[in-house]
Amino acid sequence: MVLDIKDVSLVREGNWILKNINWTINKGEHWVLLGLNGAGKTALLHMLYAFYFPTKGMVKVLDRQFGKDILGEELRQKIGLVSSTLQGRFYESDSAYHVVLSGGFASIGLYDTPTDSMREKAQKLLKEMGCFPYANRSYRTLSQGERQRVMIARALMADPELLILDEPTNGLDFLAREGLLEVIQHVTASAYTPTVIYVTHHVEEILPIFTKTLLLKDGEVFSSGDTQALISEEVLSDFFGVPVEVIWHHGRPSLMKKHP
Ligand SMILES: Nc1ncnc2c1ncn2[C@@H]1O[C@H](COP(=O)(O)OP(=O)(O)OP(=O)(O)O)[C@@H](O)[C@H]1O
Repeated sequence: MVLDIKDVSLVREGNWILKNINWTINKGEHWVLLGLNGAGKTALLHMLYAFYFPTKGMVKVLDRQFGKDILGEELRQKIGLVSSTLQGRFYESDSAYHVVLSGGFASIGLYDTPTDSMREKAQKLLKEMGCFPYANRSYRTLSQGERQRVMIARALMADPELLILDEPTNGLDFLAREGLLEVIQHVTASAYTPTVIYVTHHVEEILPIFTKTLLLKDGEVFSSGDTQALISEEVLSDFFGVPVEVIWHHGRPSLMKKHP
């Protein structure tokens, strides 16, 4: 099992920001975590990444139970996290290639000498993610869409067992978003891909590979299960609290507010 969360609640500064969360992820499943602003997505991710400890309930990530097993760094090395909070930490002089290589050491910056096989792997990932043309450019000069591709390649360098993509299309225009989603669909479908959790506000970003969805609302699980069943007019109208129309096209949903 990749993730097993039972009756988990979290208090921060006197507020219950997660309430009675239950979530199980089995190997081979790819999940979307969908919620509006303030739903508690980041808080839940921080818990999976062992930054937060649950106030109540049981959290088991990659067979390590919080409170019982040693956590922190050891667990984080098995989780690839792609999040905008990481981006600002890279140095001006780091090339995209160096950023990817540093993922093999789980470091920000390259302090150790990469082996030949690490270099080969980094180049392969850069090619797969479509980053090869700008591999030697400074990371800081890349566009947001280019940076996100580099960050995913970096996360895959360490062969994570779980890959978390936290709102990876933030700040991207339509073409950059669709380009990134194409790459994510391609990479996620490959044999060596770990379990992926894709966190988003946008129903339109649910790719066919994400066959499971968890809807998070006001710190609680609104519903979870098969994407096809959950991403429906009935469920989402209830979830958003306004009548919506869902249109599926080539395995991807789009959402529109219904007008009376
Ligand atoms: N450390 C904290 N102390 C107090 N309240 C917090 C803390 N962290 C988060 N919250 C509150 O918990 C709620 C959930 O926040 P969280 O950032 O997890 O939501 P989110 O779903 O990630 O939202 P967004 O999509 O806008 O990033 C919010 O109301 C937020 O203000």
